[in-house]
Amino acid sequence: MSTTDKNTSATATDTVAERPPVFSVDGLWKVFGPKAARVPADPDLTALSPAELRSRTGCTAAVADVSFDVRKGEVFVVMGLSGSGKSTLVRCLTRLIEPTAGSIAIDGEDVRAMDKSRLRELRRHRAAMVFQHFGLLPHRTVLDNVAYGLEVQGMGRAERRERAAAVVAKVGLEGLEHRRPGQLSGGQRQRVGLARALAVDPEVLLFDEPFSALDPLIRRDMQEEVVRLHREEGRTMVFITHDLQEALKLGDRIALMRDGRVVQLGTPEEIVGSPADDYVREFVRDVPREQVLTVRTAMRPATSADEAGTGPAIRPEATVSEAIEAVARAASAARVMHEGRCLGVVDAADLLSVVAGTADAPAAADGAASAAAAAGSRAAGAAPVPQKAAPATRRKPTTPAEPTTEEPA
Ligand SMILES: Nc1ncnc2c1ncn2[C@@H]1O[C@H](COP(=O)(O)OP(=O)(O)OP(=O)(O)O)[C@@H](O)[C@H]1O
Repeated sequence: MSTTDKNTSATATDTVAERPPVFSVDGLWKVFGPKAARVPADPDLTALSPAELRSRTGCTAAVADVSFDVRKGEVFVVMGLSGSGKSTLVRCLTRLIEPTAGSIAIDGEDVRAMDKSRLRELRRHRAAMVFQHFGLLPHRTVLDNVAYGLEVQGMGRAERRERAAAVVAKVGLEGLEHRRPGQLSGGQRQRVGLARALAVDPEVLLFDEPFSALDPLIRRDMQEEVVRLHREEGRTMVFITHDLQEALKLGDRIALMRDGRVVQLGTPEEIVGSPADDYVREFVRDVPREQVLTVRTAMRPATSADEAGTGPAIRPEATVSEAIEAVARAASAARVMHEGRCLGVVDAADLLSVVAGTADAPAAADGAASAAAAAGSRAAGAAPVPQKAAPATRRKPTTPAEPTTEEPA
């Protein structure tokens, strides 16, 4: 199912929550330093702050008791400031870094029990990494760089070049196949890195801050490329970033890390609308709420049959910003419609209260999930996407709020 389909119906949204996990992470720790293994096992040590732990033991808990699932077809973003543990966490998924404690499964298979050859197969075929510093081979052409992973897999020359050419076209590099990396711009090189990962057709793409070295315009281009690829292919992606805007734009769900722990795990709407604590609140303070929160946050029951039967129709996934436009155009309240049914209405005052931050938080259930996630519990990591949380509002077409008779555009 494409992301567009995913966003157009609440039923489809529910299906995402019900999809099987690709990665399942439970109680994961990575501790650097002497006798690291004693740290996760000792409650006295796990209770210490990072600074206390360092001074008492000389150890750093880069990942501390983290649990979550990455579901099939979602873009799972790991966000946090520098040093919060993002790279360590994502490298643990394929054991590029050996975890200290906890469990990791891919499609139910225990990653920590894999032997060398199984691990190689995991990294080559199942979970391909796109690195920040492209890692391209300078003396090879674009085509041969992209074909490299297939070569390593043992695919014949003609077949791998054919496959590579198709992927090169997919990422918009047609015509540049015979250049070498030194003859490309930074953005083009990043596309080669992306194409190389895609060429092996992995189940999951892992992105380690791939765009942070790019200038803002090229960066936006690449973000749109990721959204497009995801929409077209529905491939599962884990994306590391320290950039909140990028996280909100790309993520179906975001795990926000601080000092090795996940302080909140939720949809962009949950993170912006119901921050789990003061740290998260501060983090999202400057986000334009109306561009992230959906009308579900603002809607209320219709007060009369008249109100339920007239006014422009908007989708439940429409952003508050889109609804403001519809309400302003029609000079009346708008109806939130799903499959011909009016779920509720929003008027100017309802919408303004969201912008002002005086509306209720998206949902109690979301808050509970967030709080549990903050506590690092398994239940939170595995919590289904609440119905209210429309993932990926960012990917909607921008004309959702045209007045219509029954069904929103
Ligand atoms: N090999 C190592 N030995 C000791 N400490 C390490 C090692 N690698 C990472 N750390 C520490 O673990 C913590 C998490 O680092 P990590 O690189 O995972 O953070 P990050 O969020 O990815 O940061 P950035 O955004 O700067 O890449 C940091 O305190 C870091 O200093």
